[in-house]
Amino acid sequence: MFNNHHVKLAIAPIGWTNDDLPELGGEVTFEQCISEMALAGFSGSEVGNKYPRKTEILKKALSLRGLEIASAWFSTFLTSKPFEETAKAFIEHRDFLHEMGAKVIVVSEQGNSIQGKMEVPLFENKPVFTEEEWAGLLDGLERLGDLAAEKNMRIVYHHHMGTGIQTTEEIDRLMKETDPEKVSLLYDTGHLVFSGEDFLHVLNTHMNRIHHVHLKDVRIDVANKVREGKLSFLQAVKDGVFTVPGDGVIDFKPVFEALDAARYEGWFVVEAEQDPALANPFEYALKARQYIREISGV
Ligand SMILES: O=C1C[C@@H](O)[C@H](O)[C@@H](O)C1=O
Ligand SMILES: [Co+2]
Repeated sequence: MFNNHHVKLAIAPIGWTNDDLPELGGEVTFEQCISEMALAGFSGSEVGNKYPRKTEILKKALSLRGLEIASAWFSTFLTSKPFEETAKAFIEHRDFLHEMGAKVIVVSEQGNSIQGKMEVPLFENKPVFTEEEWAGLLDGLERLGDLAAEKNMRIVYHHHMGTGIQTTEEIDRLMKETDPEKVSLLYDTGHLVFSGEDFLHVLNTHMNRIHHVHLKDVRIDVANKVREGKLSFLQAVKDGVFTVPGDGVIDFKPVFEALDAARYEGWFVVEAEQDPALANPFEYALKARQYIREISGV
């Protein structure tokens, strides 16, 4: 698979040190994290909370290990704050990523999001945008897309549990009502399966909009427990709802086959936040690397 089209494999630092739950992996250093990524056979990374923000320092540390920056998360507040506030922070983030050589910027709307709220049950409380909020989101994303284009970059929208863009219907509307030239999609297997969506249907429906892929697997017994026990997103993560590809219920073979057939080009990012004290991040990185090689040749 993936002959003659350019794909690269990265891993996110979130399995070593978790930005949403900084106590997970608090003791793990930046150097340990990126050294283990390289040793496990990855060629890229996203940006975590321990990464130096000075581009020369970050570039040197990564290039010593043969790593590149694939992208980094950016929280938008287009439904809850004036556009200018999001735009100002976005431009700084865009310029940092551009300097690091990334081509895509991960964005996710956090207006009314419950993803960071430890005590708020996930399935009962996700926000549902009003028409006014939809209008602010759609317009704001296109304007961020224009700002990204100034640097020859794209925004890739991250659908996410506990936010206003989580379900198939919400993703469909977002894609239908934004300009494909300005707003692309990040496809995250783990969030779709946790939400109960048909992940292959979403992939095939929006294939031509997908310009970044997060490979996340799901422990379905934990997902069911979270739904039934009315737990929050952060409790789910602590309890191990996510794991690396090859360790959960998702069959990634059809995902790779469909992306290969569509001649997808860009990054695949293994992203499996779980407690590093329970799931050794280096061991799980190796496990993911081997599984992906076996089923896709990447
Ligand atoms: O891409 C992601 C970034 C994280 O901060 C987030 O919570 C995680 O679930 C994810 O998919
Ligand atoms: Co993700």
